[in-house]
Amino acid sequence: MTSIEVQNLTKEFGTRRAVDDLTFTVLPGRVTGFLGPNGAGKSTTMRLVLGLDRPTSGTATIGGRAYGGLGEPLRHVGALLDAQAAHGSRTGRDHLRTLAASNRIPDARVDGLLEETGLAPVARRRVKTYSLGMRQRLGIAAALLGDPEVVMLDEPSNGLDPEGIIWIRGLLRRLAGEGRTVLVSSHLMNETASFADHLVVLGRGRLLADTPMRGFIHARVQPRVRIRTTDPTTLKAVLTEHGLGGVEHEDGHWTVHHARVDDIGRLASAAGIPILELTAQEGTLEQAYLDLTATEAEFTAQPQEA
Ligand SMILES: Nc1ncnc2c1ncn2[C@@H]1O[C@H](COP(=O)(O)OP(=O)(O)OP(=O)(O)O)[C@@H](O)[C@H]1O
Repeated sequence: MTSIEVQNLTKEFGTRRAVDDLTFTVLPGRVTGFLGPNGAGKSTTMRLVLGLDRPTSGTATIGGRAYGGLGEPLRHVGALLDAQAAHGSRTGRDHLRTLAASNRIPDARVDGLLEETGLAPVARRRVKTYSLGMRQRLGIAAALLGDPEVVMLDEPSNGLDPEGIIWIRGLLRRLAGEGRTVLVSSHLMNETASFADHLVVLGRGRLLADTPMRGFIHARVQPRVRIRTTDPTTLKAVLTEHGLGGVEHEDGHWTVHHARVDDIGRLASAAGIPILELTAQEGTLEQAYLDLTATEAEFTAQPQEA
């Protein structure tokens, strides 16, 4: 199967280095989430992989070949970069048929994809009348037209309704399950956590992480325990006695940081503390991501003056 290989890739726009000596490989059979703050270089990297920009140095290849060297590229790589790219005066169906014709893809595939992406009812309307979500679906249909082994989508959930977001999650999982190489950029951490197996994270054009998603979260977010009791005084004393930091919240529940639920359960039981609620709190991708990028964000919010 086909990987995306990025090797010592650098792209400068004038004096600005958008991509800085980047090396990573996107492997088949899994969904790789492509993360990073605004301006980190994600879109530029995708454009370089697609041959839409020339690297200043280094290489970006697909299965060992430059995009420009792939015959009938839609059959190898499907990409959604800019949902506004379709010609507004064409109908959605004609847009796909034109793309199909130039890559010797049968028309029947167009109608199948219009169904699959939920666009069949609006297929004969002009693209300029489409909503953002409809354009997004059209871009995804175009990306899948050639049944490609490699799929790259820049912010695919953008503008999609809740049903569309669930649909794209299932689609990405299916594409990876079929052994395809799937690279998806997003700013939506909950979304990314719902479909990604692996993460590539950029900051200021550099590689910050290239790691399985679960490991990324576990390495950065300490486990916490949520607990509620009718006897907070004893709970506090027991936590203090064992050197554990507990934080009481307004609604009466406590968070115990750097703690495992089994340990807190045993301590509470031994001290005879009545428990109303006891839960392990999993770290989220958002917490892990913010931890990593806190020092990297190009545009961090400035503290407001009082
Ligand atoms: N054509 C261009 N000319 C000059 N600078 C550019 C050009 N394209 C991108 N840049 C700059 O390169 C840097 C990386 O931009 P890029 O769009 O790749 O980031 P990104 O990670 O996709 O950001 P976002 O999450 O906001 O989409 C930014 O500083 C951007 O201003």
